[in-house]
Order: sequence, then C-alpha cells, then structure tokens
Amino acid sequence: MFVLVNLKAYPCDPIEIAEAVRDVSDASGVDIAVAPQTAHLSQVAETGVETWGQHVSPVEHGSHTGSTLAEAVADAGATGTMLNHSENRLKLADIDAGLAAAERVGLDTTVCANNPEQVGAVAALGPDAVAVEPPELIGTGTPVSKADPDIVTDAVAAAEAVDENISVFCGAGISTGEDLVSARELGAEGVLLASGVAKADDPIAALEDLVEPL
Ligand SMILES: O=C[C@H](O)COP(=O)(O)O
Repeated sequence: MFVLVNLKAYPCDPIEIAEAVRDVSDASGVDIAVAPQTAHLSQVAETGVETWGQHVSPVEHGSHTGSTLAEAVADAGATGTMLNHSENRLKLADIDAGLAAAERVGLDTTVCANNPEQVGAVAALGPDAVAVEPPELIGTGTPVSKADPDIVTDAVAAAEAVDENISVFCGAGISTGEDLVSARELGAEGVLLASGVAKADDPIAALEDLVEPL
C-alpha cells in the first residue's frame, strides 16, 4: 500500500511530519510520502522523505506569474505530484496539460476525482494513479471505505476498464490502520489522507497506527 500524507495548508510543522513519515516508512517498510506546501518542498525533501507536490500548473517555462512550475517542483526534490485535488479543481484540459508538465520532468502523477465516473474520465488521460475522494467525507474522520465502499470498488472497475496499469487510491476520512486494511480489501493500492496525521497531536503515533496492520 502507498500512503500519501497531504499537509494541505494546515498549521502543522512540515519538517516534524516529514521526519515522522520518513522514520515510520523506514521502520515499517510501507511506502509513505508527504505532500507539503510548495514553498516547503525543498526543506521537506532534504529530510530524505519521499516528497510530492500538491499540484503543478499546466504550463512550461514562460510568463506564468503565480504558477507552480513542474520543473521547480522536481528541482526542489519532489518525485511525484497530485493534480485536481477536490480543493483545487482543474478543467479537463488543464489536468491533461498538468500531466504533460509532470511527465516532462519525471514526476509520478496521481489525479484526484470525486466519484467513479470522474475516475474513468481522468484515467483516460493516462496518469500513473487516480485517487477517488468523495468531497463530503474529506476531513470528517468517517472513512470512504466504510461510509460508501461501493465508491472504491466502482472506482477500481472504472480505472481498470480504461487501463489496468493505473493504480487506484482512495481518500477522505481515513485515519486508522483498520481504514487502510478496508481500502486494500476493496481493491485500492493506496490511500490519500491529511487531517488524521497533519492535525494529530502525535504524528508519529498516528502514522504507526496507520501502518501497524499492514
Ligand atoms: O488529500 C487528502 C484528502 O482530501 C483527505 O483528507 P482527510 O484525510 O483530512 O479526510
């Protein structure tokens, strides 16, 4: 299972969490990555943790003030990026161009989608992975794998129908090892989570609980 910890814009210490993710990943053997704010990418990557961008812009070098250039994200030490998170929705053409930008610099890509229908649509653009996240469950602590398991199994089927090599992750409300096991049993190869770690009083304990049953 792949675990991507998205720090969003939460008021957490990105280095403390990066070091916790690195240490728990090393100790458990579970592939865990962290996606900090773009401005923190270099500092986070320097800890040695697997580092992802939260977004890259659908642009090349040029007159694009305020953009998140894929080259800069890769230069900062990221090895992957999300696109189209529910809190940063993109037009289909911009997802396509964002994927091209990420692939140009060798970043792994995970495109988020609200539901299985959107999973099928974005899978057709050829990302490495898709992540299904019902927006209404994000940040609730109620895991999608329990609240609506069909969303996960339908997302897996939708992606497989397009390309069986695309990995499917799920997210929203995931915070325990039991949630990860449920996600895996439903066919997900990874999970996307945020508040369960970024808002935890003890991020190391939260991460250890996540990977304990794997
Ligand atoms: O990027 C992460 C997802 O939006 C899930 O967030 P959450 O774990 O706080 O529900």
